[in-house]
Parts: sequence; structure tokens; C-alpha cells
Amino acid sequence: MAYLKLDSSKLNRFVNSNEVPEMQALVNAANRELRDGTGAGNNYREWLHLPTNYDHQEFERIKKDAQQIQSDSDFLIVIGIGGSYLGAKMAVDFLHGDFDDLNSSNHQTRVIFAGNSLSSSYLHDLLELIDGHDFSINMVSKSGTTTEPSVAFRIFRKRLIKQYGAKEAVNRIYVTTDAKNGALRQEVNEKGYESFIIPNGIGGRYSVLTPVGLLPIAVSGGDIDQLMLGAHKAEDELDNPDLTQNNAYRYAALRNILYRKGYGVELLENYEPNMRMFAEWWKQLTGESEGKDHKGIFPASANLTTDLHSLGQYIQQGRRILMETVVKVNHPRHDVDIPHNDKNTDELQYLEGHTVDYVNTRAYEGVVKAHTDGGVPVMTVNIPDESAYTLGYLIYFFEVAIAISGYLNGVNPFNQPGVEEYKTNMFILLNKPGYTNK
Ligand SMILES: O=P(O)(O)OC[C@H]1O[C@](O)(CO)[C@@H](O)[C@@H]1O
Repeated sequence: MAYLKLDSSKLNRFVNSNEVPEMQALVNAANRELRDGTGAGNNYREWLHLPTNYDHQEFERIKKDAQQIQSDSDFLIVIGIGGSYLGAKMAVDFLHGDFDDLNSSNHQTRVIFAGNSLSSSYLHDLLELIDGHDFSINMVSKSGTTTEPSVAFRIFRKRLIKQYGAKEAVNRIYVTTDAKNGALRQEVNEKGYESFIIPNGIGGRYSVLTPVGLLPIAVSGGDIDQLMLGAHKAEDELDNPDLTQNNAYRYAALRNILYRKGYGVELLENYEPNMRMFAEWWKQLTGESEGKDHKGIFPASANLTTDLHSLGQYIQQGRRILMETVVKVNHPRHDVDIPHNDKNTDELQYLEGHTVDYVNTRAYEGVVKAHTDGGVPVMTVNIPDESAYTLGYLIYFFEVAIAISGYLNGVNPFNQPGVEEYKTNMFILLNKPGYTNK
């Protein structure tokens, strides 16, 4: 039985019973492109076998360095953007919930992210927050020249040197970058920083299970052994192209069928606030992989039940362009009883004896029915719990599903040529050497 279930039972009025089997031939072709390396972007498929084929020595070094950082730092400042940020951030949030950092009895190193915007206030406030505290830096960039993280690196490295002196600062800088190329690798070679490798055959948005995600996750106290084991399970389970067997491929086929019927926007939804960033990670994965050649599903997200009181109106009655994919946790980390109250002024006495998650799940069921009845197709990816093992599985599930989705839609799922456009304009405006005559 598959570890992770895809519930597509509510799609009956949107997808005819013959449509999924009719996708099988296309899915087989997409699968061959992915597995045999005959598809576009074939140099970027190393993530496919990463859970079974990773550098075990480097993995152990990550765990050792994580312990070192935990013992000498109140904060780890993780500097990176896009795939060099989103995977680590979503995993730390997923595994630890919303209040770990605020809990005064928790003396763990706090993992804070920077270099993912050009906000001066954010950088100023973070510098103020770490003032008087011990900290280390994890600079994450494959190219080593991305503007946002490079600016932040300068600023936090300067603070590190001021606080500890140039020699000790070197021991507090951990760099995750390309094995051979790029400005950061050059700096690592010159300065002797501890460093980790972003494998050549793995693009940013597929890199969360490399040191890009693993070091910050390990420093946060996340179990990276379990994370890799879960991904390994997914790698084993999700390599059969048969749509009756492979839930990730079936998800890819179903969203492709819906896309062709005019459902051009997909909302990834959760019912747990610690999954907000999961949607942000998924948005980069899908948006950069599929949004090109003037086609692709637009990835968006909603956090429920919260957004039922904002986006809910549009989803229920706005333009019929939306499809929804819910990631529903079957057993949240904790459940809470709804207490007794002598008075029933809040009209909640009928819920006494139940738990909050019982109500959350009934809300989910009610929303699925309302949206389906209102003309919005809804699928659900059911995950058993919020463990590191499940997260590893879920990461691989979406990675392989989106790669197949890209090939189904006839695009290269592993490049992102459109990202360069804003950079060129920004460099011209900033008078960057080499750009002034463009
Ligand atoms: O790791 P780098 O080279 O700083 O790039 C950051 C991000 O920018 C992109 O190149 C484009 O968004 C992503 O693929 C990558 O995750």
C-alpha cells in the first residue's frame, strides 16, 4: 500500500473515467524522458536518485558541523534565495511549528533566514536581533553572485569579523556552493571556510535534500536521517509509470487534464499553519518548472481555515479557473480537547468531548464539498503525520510529479530562463560594469 494517498474521488464531475487511462501513453513517454534522460534539461536529474545515492561522508560532516553550530551559536543566519532558501525554510517550519523560536525554555540555536529579499529594514532588524549573541553564517548560493544573498553575506560577514576578529570569523562561516565553479568556491579556496557541495546535476528548486537544506534542518534539530529515509521510500515507490499504482504520476496526469479544461490556477492548500512555507517551496518548484513558452499552471496557495475568511469568497464564487490540491495531515503533532463551559453563549456545547483536530477535519470535509459543488475541482494528498520521514517522502513526491508534469506539457522542467530578465534590467539601472551599454 502506498505510503501517501492521493484522494481524487471528488473529481468525478470534472474528469471522465476514461480520461486518466487515456493519459497513460503520454505519461509513459514523459516517464521515459525523465528516466532515460531523453527529455530537455536531462543534465539536471541527479535529484531522482539522490535519496539512495548521496555523499555519506559529507552527510556525516553536516551532522557534526550542526552539533558544532548548536554548541557555539545562538543563531545560524542562513543566507540564500529561491531554491537556496525555500526548501530549508519550509522544512524547519514544518518540523518545528510556529513557536519553537519564541519558547524561552528552548535553548536550541535559532535558524534565521536572510538574503531572500532586498529589504534594508529586514537586514537592520536582524542585525539588531543578533546583537550581543553568538552566531554563525551558512551562505548558500550555487552561482555565488546572486545579488540578494551576496549583499546579505557582505553585511553579516562584516559583523562576524567585527565581533570575533578575522581569524575566528572564518570558523563561523559555512558555505554551500558549487564543487568547482563560481565566486563562492573561489572564496572558500582562498579563505578556508568549511564548505558543502550543491551537486552539478541538481537545480536550486530540487536541492532541499542536498546540503542546501540538510545543514539548516540539522541545526534546527530536524532528523535528517529520517528525512532521507522517507525520500528513499518515495524513490522506491514512485518509479512505476502505471497510473493505477503511482500517486505522484496520477496527480501529474489529473492536474494536466484539468489544466487543458481551463483550470489554469492551482491552489496548494493546508490546514496546518506550519505548512505555509511548504506552499512557497512548491510554488517555486512548479512555477519555475512549468511556467514557460507562454504556458503552465499558475501556482498559488491558501492557508485554511484561515483564508476561508479572505480568499474563500473568491474560491466559492469567483471565476472558474481554480483547482485545489490539499495536503491534509491525518494525525497532527498534537491534538487539544475542546473544554466544557457552563454557559452556551458561544453555541459550542455540542463540540464538548471533541478535539480541535476533529473540528478541523470536519471543516476540511465541508470545504471540499462546498468547493466541488461550486465548480472547483479538489484533490487531496493525505499525509499520515508531520514527521521528518513523511516530509522526505512528500518532497520527493512533488519533485517527481512536477518533473513529469513539465514533460507532459512539453516544456523543459529544469531550466528557468525567465528569471534572468529582471536581473538584467536591475543591473542596467545600477550601472553594473558590463551592463551600461545594454
Ligand atoms: O543559488 P543561487 O545561484 O544563488 O540561485 C538562487 C536561485 O535563483 C535561481 O537561479 C532562479 O530563481 C534558482 O534556481 C535558484 O534557486
